[in-house]
Amino acid sequence: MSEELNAHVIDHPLIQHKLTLMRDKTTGTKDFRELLEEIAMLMAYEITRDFPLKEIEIETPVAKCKAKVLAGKKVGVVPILRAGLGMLNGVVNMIPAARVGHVGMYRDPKTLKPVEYYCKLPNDVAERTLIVVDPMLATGGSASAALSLLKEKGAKSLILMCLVAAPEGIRVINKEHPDVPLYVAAIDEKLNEKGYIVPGLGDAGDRIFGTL
Ligand SMILES: O=P(O)(O)OC[C@H]1O[C@H](OP(=O)(O)OP(=O)(O)O)[C@H](O)[C@@H]1O
Ligand SMILES: O=c1cc[nH]c(=O)[nH]1
Ligand SMILES: [Mg+2]
Repeated sequence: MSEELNAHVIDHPLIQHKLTLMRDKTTGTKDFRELLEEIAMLMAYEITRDFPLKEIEIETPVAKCKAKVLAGKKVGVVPILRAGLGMLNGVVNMIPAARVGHVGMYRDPKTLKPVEYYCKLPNDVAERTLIVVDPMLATGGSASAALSLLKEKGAKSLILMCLVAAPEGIRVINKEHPDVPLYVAAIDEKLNEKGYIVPGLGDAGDRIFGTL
């Protein structure tokens, strides 16, 4: 029996095309960064598709009318440092009023366990829907630890948005955070012995910031 991975795959052709360019090892830092921002914008457009609306009354230059505006919770965006920063502007371009929190997490290269080193959040996280962004979901350790930290700080409504995920990482999020909807642009094959996603795109942080 095939196992069910609970993730929304946003397979819009524009996203898939841009992701292929990002995967290519000959793509340099400038293009990699721009592509990630563009994809994040397109993904934000898709994940907000079901956000609730309400009707208000306005007056256009021509007539009074009822028109729709967003009705749900206010939004916060939380990039997981460093690589999550590469998705921040794309989301904020779509949701300009969003507050931004930062969670610093790096993965110990030997143990592959996440190490937290920074956390600064808006003071009203409990009243917001937080979109947590990180391009890579590998073992799932970093994203799971970030979600746990945000819950400890009072967050009640969370969405996780990643670019590329390994099945291992999706399983961890499904198990440890079944309440958190997960959106990805692609589910790759597996992790290699160093915990890198295969085929993946390499180290996202290093490719965004040119620290290879
Ligand atoms: O699912 P995991 O196995 O935890 O791996 C994924 C994490 O690894 C990368 O961060 P990295 O540790 O390279 O830090 P960086 O963003 O500073 O480069 C990536 O951006 C994720 O945060
Ligand atoms: O493939 C991977 C795995 C973890 N972090 C990355 O940046 N890439
Ligand atoms: Mg990295």
